[in-house]
Amino acid sequence: MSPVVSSPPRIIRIASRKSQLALVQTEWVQAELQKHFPDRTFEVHTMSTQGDKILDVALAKIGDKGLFTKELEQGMIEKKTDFAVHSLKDLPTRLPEGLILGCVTERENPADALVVHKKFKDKQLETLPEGAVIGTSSLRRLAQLRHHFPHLAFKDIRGNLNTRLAKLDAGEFDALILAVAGLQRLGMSDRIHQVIPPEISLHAVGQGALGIECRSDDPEILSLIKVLEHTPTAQRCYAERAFLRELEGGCQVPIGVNTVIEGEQLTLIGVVASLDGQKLVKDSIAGKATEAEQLGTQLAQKLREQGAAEILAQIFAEVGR
Ligand SMILES: NCc1[nH]cc(CCC(=O)O)c1CC(=O)O
Repeated sequence: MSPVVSSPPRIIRIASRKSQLALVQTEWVQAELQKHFPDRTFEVHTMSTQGDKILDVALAKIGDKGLFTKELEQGMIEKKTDFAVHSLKDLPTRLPEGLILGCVTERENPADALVVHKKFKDKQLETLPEGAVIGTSSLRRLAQLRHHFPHLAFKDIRGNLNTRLAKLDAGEFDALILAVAGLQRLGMSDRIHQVIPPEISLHAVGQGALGIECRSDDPEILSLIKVLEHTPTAQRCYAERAFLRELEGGCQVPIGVNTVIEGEQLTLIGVVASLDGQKLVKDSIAGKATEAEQLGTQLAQKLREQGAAEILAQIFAEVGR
């Protein structure tokens, strides 16, 4: 008999927001980890974030980085929880000291979707009538859609997916723009009326992927969560996040992206748009997928030379950082 008495393995505490989408995502991560590590115990700890509490102010006006993540991060820093599951697009590109993005999971379709009121079930984005009211809280969607469809009317909408869909059905809006991924994860794919192609609107950085954030000095957690990493998604998202970071945009800036990996090559397309949809600076870059972050940074520099900095300065002067 060995004289060494080992302590039982620690219980792993997962931090999550309380929204239905957040819980579906977190419970997926919990179930996957449980399959890989059947002897470990994973507990979910839910909390509300500022973004869940302030529902009567436009996102662009609150505009604070980390609106949906700060409380979860504080819990990890205080060691009340071990890692947090986020929609990667809600996670700022710069993380607090001591925390890192430890894992990026396989992405769902990252595109946006048009969801319509039933009176427009025979219409597409291209055929909606003059003045049709489109609900979105995203400056990125607003700017790009205004560019292509200046005859449509755009109105801010807040609240979780179910709240938004209820407002649409009640007739407050004629259509909404929502992420395909969120609708799919909540089992509401039947509400996707049209998937918006990248030629019309580029998606948000990190859209459709989950990001798992943890303490940088916790190798045990880092190695546990790494089993869920999907390398091509991670490379694409690292390129996208480097692009956004270099442009110093938070989540509430009209910046869109698209990425493709073919063989060893990653192609990144990026756009910076003015809020009125008048100015649009768009370009692309391709290179080795293993050098994803450099590609993102380089594309940001390219766009800045083409006028992106002026567009962003104008927006920050209007709505604040
Ligand atoms: N900002 C809210 C948010 N954060 C993540 C998703 C959808 C899922 C995803 O993009 O991974 C949504 C809803 C939406 O944009 O329609």
